[in-house]
Order: sequence, then C-alpha cells, then structure tokens
Amino acid sequence: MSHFFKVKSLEQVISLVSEFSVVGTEIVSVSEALSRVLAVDICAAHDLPGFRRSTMDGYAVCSASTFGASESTPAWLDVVGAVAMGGVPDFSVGPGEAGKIATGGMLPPGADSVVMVEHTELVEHISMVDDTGVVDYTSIVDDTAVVDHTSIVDGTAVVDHTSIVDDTAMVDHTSIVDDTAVVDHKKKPDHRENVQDSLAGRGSIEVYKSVAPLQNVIEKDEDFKKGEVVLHKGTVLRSQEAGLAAALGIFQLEVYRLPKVGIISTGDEIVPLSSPLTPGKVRDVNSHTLASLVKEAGAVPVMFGIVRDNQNELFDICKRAIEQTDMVLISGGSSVGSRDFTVDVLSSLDATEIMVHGISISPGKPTILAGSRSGENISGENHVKAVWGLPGHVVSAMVVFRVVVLPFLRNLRGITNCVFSGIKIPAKLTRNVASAQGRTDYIRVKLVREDGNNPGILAVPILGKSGLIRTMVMADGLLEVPENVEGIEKGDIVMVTPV
Ligand SMILES: Nc1nc2c(c(=O)[nH]1)N[C@H]1C(S)=C(S)[C@@H](COP(=O)(O)OP(=O)(O)OC[C@H]3O[C@@H](n4cnc5c(N)ncnc54)[C@H](O)[C@@H]3O)O[C@H]1N2
Ligand code: MOO
Repeated sequence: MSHFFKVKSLEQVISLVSEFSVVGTEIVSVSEALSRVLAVDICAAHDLPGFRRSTMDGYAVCSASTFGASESTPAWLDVVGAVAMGGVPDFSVGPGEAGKIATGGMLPPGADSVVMVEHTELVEHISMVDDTGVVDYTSIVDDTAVVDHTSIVDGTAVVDHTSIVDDTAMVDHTSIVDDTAVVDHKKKPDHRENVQDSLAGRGSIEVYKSVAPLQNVIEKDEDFKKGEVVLHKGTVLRSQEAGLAAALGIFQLEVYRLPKVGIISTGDEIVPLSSPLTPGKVRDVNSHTLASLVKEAGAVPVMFGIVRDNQNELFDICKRAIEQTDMVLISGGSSVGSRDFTVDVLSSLDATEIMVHGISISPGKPTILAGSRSGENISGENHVKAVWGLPGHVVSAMVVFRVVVLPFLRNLRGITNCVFSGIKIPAKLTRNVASAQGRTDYIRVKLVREDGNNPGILAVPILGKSGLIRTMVMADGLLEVPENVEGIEKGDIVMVTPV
C-alpha cells in the first residue's frame, strides 16, 4: 500500500546474495547425480589411470631405439612379447626390443612409448624349421595363456596341436592335413586369430617412423594424481563428472538437496486454468511460467495456488509457504496500489525483514525481496529464506526471475563453480534501442541468422508491453542495456542472454 519505492540498483540487490543460506545435503548415487551440486571436495584416492597405458595399437618400445628411423632407414627391433589386455606384462623391453601392445594395454617395464602398427612391418617369425621338418613354436599369448604347439610336418603332413589358450578354455587340435585336407578344430574361431596374432607378435619389426618419449602413451597419473582435489564443492555435476567419479570408483556423492520453491499468485482477477474465463478475469500465467523457470533452474516448484487481494489470506499462505519451502515467489501485488498487499504482509510476518522494494531495472521495478528467519524449515535446517514479491505483469515476472532471482536460487542450491551461468551470444542489433539513464533495461530480442555471405547472428528487438506474453514467446534472448548507457545503435554487436 501507499509505500513509495526505495529503488536499489541491480548490483546492490545481487550483493545481498551472501546473506542467504544454502540448503542441506544428502547422499545420492552417481547415476542420480546429474545436475546436482556437489557439497564436498572430492580427492583422487589413486593415480588415474594408475599405470602407463598405450593410446595406439602397435609396439611398446624404448623411444631411443627408434630415433632416426625412416622409410629408407628403418629401425630393426626384436619383438620379445605381447601384452595381454587387462593384464600385467611379464616381460620387459630393452633397447632394440619391442612388445606387441593394443590400445589401452599396460606398457611393459623399459618401454616409454608406442610405435603405431601402421608405421611398422613384421619381418620375421621365430620359428625353427629344420631339415626334418619339425616346427616348434612357444608363444606366450597372455599371462594366463600358454600356447604350446608341437607340430610335426612331414611327408604325410600330420599336424598335431595341443593348445591351452586360456585358463577356462582348453583347446585341443588334432588335425590331419593331407591331400584330402581333413581338419578337425575343437576351438572357438577367434582362438585361431589369437594364436596367429601371438605368433605374428614374435619376430622382428621394421619401424619406419621414430617416436618421442611418452608418444602414444598416457602416463600413470596423467589424468589425476593421487590426493589431488579432482572435483570442487559447489560444482554442478555433468556427465563428465559422473564419468570421473566412475573412473575413481566413487559410486555415491554428497550433494545439496533440491531446494523447494513455493509459488503464489495473487489478484482477484486471476483464475486457475480449470475455471471458465468470465469478463474481467485472466488466467493464471505466472504460476506456470515461474514453475517452469524454477524447474529449469534445478529446483522443485511447490504450488500454493491463487490468493485473492485479501491481506489475511495472503498472510496465511505466505506463512505456510515459508515454513514448507526454501524460497517463496509471490507474483502480483508488489507495486504501490491500494490492492498491493505483498509488502505489508511480508513486513507483518515474524522475523521477516523487507530488504528491497524497488530495483532500477525495466521491466521489473516493483520487485520486493524479504529475508525470513522464521525458524526451521521442514528439513530441520535453519535458513534465512528469500521471499520475493515479483511484479504481476507476465513478462516482468519472468525477466525478474532470470535477472534477479536466479543468482539467489543458484546460491541456495550451493552453486559456486559453474561458468555456464552467464553465457551470452554475440549478435548484431538490427535497429536503434533507446534506454533511460539510471536504470538497467532488458530488451527482448529474436535471434535470426544473417543470410548470404554473412554467417553472423542478428538480434531483432521485440517491442511490446510487459503484460504481453507474446513478446516472450517470440524472443530468443534478453539484451541488457546498462544503467549508464542511453541506448544502443543499429549495427552494434550486443551480447544476448538466451531465454
Ligand atoms: N502507480 C504505479 N502503478 C504501477 C507502477 C508504478 O510504478 N506506479 N508500476 C507498474 C509496473 S511497471 C508493474 S510491473 C506493475 C506491477 O504491479 P503488481 O506487481 O502490483 O501486479 P498487479 O497489479 O497485481 O498485476 C499487474 C498485471 O499483471 C497481471 N497479473 C498479475 N498476476 C498474474 C498472473 N498470475 N497471471 C497473469 N497475469 C497476472 C494483472 O492482472 C495485471 O494486469 O504495476 C504497474 N503499476
Ligand atoms: O516493471 Mo513493470 O515490470 O515495467 O512492467
């Protein structure tokens, strides 16, 4: 009622954020943690990845063995073993030697780099073929799998393989290879490849390209070092943070609980969507725009419905909303008209102090911020809660939410560490925009692509009163015209906040 605004600047209002509390915490599984806010620092319990890994298929080598290697003067290296995936190599690599390795495999001791397989050529197998035609291979496929072939190749071409490929799979080949080519393999088809692979891994290679130390290798602590703080309190968790937690074996995280935001619409003229629209009435738009904005901001809207222009009714609902939620948004009745009760009701509530009535922004000047210390909330946490009186005009309520309420809601969620909150899109303004000195203006703009040879983005101002939802529906963003600026000229590059 008959109060006059004591207008504060936007900066003055935003600086009050620190006077409000943050919600309590809870434990959630990593799979439920997306978009939640981390409540503690997380340290790496071990080095990541924990061992030196190859990033390529090829040969683990001492890089010095390849120095000077080229197509015309290749380096010649002996292949002394093959690394099994998921295992620990049981051989080491010295100068002039190489170990066959796949992407992700552990480098054998002595190797400091990996030559890509396409930069090598296999030139020799270790095989003893003598005059009597006895071929003897002993190939180590992995640390559990010893492949032992004893093959007698003679004029009758009897080939007898007895191979243990791994600890679960006994492979027994009895193959008579003769003119009729009777071949009996009791084995999985890929075992043959493994065996051939391992045989191919033994021998010598020519290397056509040198590698530098640590080339094609991830060091044992290259991702994160043991003891390092890998995630900071106040971080909004994204898919990559879930991946990091998984990599470190963390399956539960302490996060801030989701804040509840109470939403109240006021006004004798406002009717719910379910009611018929009789003359003089308008449907409740603000409850729905604000609930959507609250969800978009990572909180939970709690609807308290529509309150008539009645001080006692508004008092009761406000009191209940403050008790049951962490922040309250009241739209309508924030101005200085005879039916604008919000500021009086908030002043009359216990332990509630009006901190702001009027902000030098347009739209949104008649905004109220009260701080309520009225005891514990339902979760037993002691809060200074923000209670907002937002202007009733549909656009004003939305703009004030984005520009003013959002920083307080981010603080309530516990966010301290997120660069995305202020991302803006550069665009070229298509017409002059005037603005009054001494207030920050928010211009709704539509973003369109420039055509022809200009790949830029144009910002087309959407003109219209702040009671018209159409202007927000048409808009893609808000353009801020600062307090000390009189206007912006057509053709200027402006920064647009997406809405
Ligand atoms: N003498 C003055 N009058 C007004 C001033 C001023 O400085 N001096 N400021 C104007 C501005 S700017 C705004 S914004 C409004 C803010 O008024 P209130 O916050 O008191 O809001 P109401 O008067 O209740 O409603 C304004 C307008 O919005 C419609 N409305 C309200 N709630 C809803 C809803 N939930 N859904 C849809 N539409 C809603 C309401 O019907 C009115 O049309 O004050 C100006 N006056
Ligand atoms: O402040 Mo009103 O919100 O300009 O329309």
